[in-house]
Amino acid sequence: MDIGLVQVSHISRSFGGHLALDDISFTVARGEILGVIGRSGAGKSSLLRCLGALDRPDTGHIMIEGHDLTALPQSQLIGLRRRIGFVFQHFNLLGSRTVAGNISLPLEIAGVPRARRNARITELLSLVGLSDHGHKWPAQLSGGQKQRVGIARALANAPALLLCDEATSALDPETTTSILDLLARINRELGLTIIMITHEMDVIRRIATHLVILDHGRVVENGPTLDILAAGTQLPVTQALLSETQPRVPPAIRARLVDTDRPGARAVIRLRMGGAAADLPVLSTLGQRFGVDATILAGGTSEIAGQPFADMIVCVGDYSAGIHDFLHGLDPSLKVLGYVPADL
Ligand SMILES: Nc1ncnc2c1ncn2[C@@H]1O[C@H](COP(=O)(O)OP(=O)(O)OP(=O)(O)O)[C@@H](O)[C@H]1O
Repeated sequence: MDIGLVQVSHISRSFGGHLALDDISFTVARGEILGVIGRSGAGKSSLLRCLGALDRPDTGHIMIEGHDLTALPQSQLIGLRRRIGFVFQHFNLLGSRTVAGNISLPLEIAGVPRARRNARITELLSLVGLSDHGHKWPAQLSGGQKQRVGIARALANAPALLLCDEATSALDPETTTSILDLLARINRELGLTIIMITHEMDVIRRIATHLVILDHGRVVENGPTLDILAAGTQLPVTQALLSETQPRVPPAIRARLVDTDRPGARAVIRLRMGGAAADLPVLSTLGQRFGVDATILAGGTSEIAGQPFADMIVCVGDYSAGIHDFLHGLDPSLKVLGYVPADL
């Protein structure tokens, strides 16, 4: 049984009496992309520093590839740190070195001979799509290209784990997409385990297979991203984090929404479906099977970590118990938000 590449058991860390990390436990299996999200001050950076062996928790253990980060003497931590690659929000490239020189640095520190270094740099430049840029200086690159160099540098010593600290927060939306696509491809092709710290739910939705939500230094949700996002039992903090990426009832409809059903009224329903149910043609099935009109008011089908996920507000005429049972079978967390007159 794979006990996980990373095992975090009951770690706590306080600063001047303030508990930044409060009894945190979770496991990351090989090949997962774990997204760690939380509001400002939730403890994300404190956790990342402990995971990267840049800080030690006061109590608890962090096992990486079976080695206890919290118990190793400083001298042995250096070797273990080479198994961990870091990708930073602001890239942290050395302006005095070329792109190739930046990627070379961790290889030089690890004592890799020049010929092997050069071969590895060529390989990494190709992997991140910068084959023609090795001779350039960081100042000549765009933000997205700088982050590609940051990723190549982090991968130089073939780490077992990649830690990304708000890796796309300094980038525009289009560049963010290309960097997330690159990280997803590296995860797929190299089987590399990635932990991403972010405050953006959109980043989580796009690539995180698993999710940890932190609040006031505690883990409040932990599991497969799709399960947490599709669940009907989300905590207020989860709902608040999700609200930025969730469909909303259009204002004109919201203004006419009432709590009780009336003859001829249409039901406004929130539907969330993951997996196979997300691919079903729900609206046309409602038409064919029940002979009712159904339209999407907001949202639709997208993907979460490569799996289909439907999140939408729909309007259904003549909402009967039979229709409710049918939809409830697809989405047990279904919510009837209210009713609007049929002319809307
Ligand atoms: N070195 C430190 N000294 C004192 N307090 C600290 C230190 N590091 C973190 N804290 C405190 O611990 C708590 C968690 O901080 P942390 O930076 O880990 O949160 P975060 O989720 O990364 O926040 P942000 O998204 O704003 O970066 C905060 O209350 C912070 O003020």
